[in-house]
Amino acid sequence: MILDKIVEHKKKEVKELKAKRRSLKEKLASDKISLLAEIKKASPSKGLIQPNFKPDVQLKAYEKAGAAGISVLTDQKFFQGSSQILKQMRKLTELPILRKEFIIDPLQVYESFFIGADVVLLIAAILTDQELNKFLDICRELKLEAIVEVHSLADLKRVLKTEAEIIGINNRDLNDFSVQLKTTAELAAELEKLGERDNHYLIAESGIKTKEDLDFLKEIGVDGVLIGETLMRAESPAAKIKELGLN
Ligand SMILES: O=P(O)(O)OC[C@@H](O)[C@@H](O)c1c[nH]c2ccccc12
Repeated sequence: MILDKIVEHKKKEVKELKAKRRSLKEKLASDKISLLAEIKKASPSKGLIQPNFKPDVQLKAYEKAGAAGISVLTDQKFFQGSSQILKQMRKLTELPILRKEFIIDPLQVYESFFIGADVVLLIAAILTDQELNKFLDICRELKLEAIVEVHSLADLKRVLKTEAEIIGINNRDLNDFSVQLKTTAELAAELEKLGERDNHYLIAESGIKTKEDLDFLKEIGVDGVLIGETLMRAESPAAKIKELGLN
């Protein structure tokens, strides 16, 4: 396959990059809730979120406030993101970086690796079982970590048949953008019931805004939270992180 040939051709670069990969799993293994802080200018549900978008300033605030990792939107059409922003962030931080993108082609997994991501998002609902398995294989080969995103019990059951180690529960329904934190509670309970909680890391994603939300999620026992809009809108992201009790 052509992609294998490219990787072969870039062997030295691949080896160097692999050796430098930063681990999100290591952070998720800690006792406290890990914060994945997101850099995003706009979204399809909210339009422009931050007109005064300064990714480098945002990153430094996240870093200083103790974020465990950074999520960077690279999708241009809906989020006004770019690979360029991720590359820029890579130069500025040693925290693990999640590439937030609608990954539907193996090429995008390789691309994520070469632009400097440590973690990719694989959304179960837009991938077949075969694609999911294949993309997870590529991740393993490149020492990339993957957050496999679920929103329903059907998604979760499919994902549990794969080698996925980090499960992201998206509280947002990507069909109508409605957000319910209880999605995390329900699916975490299912995970427990199926006896699969202990061998997975769990991240709650989307719609997290207040200290009460965090208390709710703490009760459920998630390992991490992914927060975007609340931090992008905050006058001081660092103060907001503190307020949420995440530093
Ligand atoms: O801004 P919020 O509500 O805190 O959400 C962050 C993150 O969960 C969200 O950006 C997200 C989760 N899964 C996605 C998939 C594609 C694009 C975006 C996302």
